[in-house]
Amino acid sequence: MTYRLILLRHGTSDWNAKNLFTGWVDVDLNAGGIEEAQRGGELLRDRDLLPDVVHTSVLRRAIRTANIALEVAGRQWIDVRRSWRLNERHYGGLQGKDKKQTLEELGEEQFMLFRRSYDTPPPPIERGSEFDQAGDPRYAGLPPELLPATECLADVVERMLPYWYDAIVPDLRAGKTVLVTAHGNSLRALVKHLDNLDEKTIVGLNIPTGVPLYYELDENFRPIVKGGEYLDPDAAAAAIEAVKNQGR
Ligand SMILES: O=C(O)[C@H](O)COP(=O)(O)O
Repeated sequence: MTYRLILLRHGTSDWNAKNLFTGWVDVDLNAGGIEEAQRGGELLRDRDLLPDVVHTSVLRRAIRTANIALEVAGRQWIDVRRSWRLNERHYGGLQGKDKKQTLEELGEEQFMLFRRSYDTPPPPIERGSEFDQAGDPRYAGLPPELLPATECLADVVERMLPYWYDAIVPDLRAGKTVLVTAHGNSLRALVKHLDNLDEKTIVGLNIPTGVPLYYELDENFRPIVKGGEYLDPDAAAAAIEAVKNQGR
């Protein structure tokens, strides 16, 4: 028995286009992101990888990407589950800041430490400041100690994995084709787990916007092909370069 899992990072957002750190700020897709989501749906349809259930974060760029892709694939009727545990990494005090300007201010080493190191979080966001999520009704049910003020990737792995085991794996085990529509860093956390990547290797891994990544998993929910398969490898390579070059 093997299992079918598809990971899809949301299409480009307004703030990706403006080169701003986004994190938990609830920014919408831009026109390019809508097109990416449509293309993502076409790829699923054309490869006959039709999801039975979709898991998304609670952020609109992921929700809309899932809705658009599923509509194109004719699967808008499937079961939906959402969790804050699939949200983008909380970018702390960098949320809302310009990536290029931040690179200039901090220098390459510190900028990349905050952006890609496994265990160095950016400084925490000030509670009540413009891009803080305290008071956002979608997190009202969260115990306050779980609402992050900043996160490094290790923190994302820690808060994402319970959702993987408790919500996604049971759907896979039931034989469903599962679509997870989430974010650059929450998907990096999941890929780190799936491919069993060490803390150094994950630093160099970027997830492209809008290109479905298909994993066939074995009986232990581990990839049969490490790294999975991008359904459009050329588009994935181009989008990975674009992510790498943010801030430059
Ligand atoms: O939150 C953000 O700014 C992006 O979604 C991910 O950004 P990164 O590639 O700079 O980590």
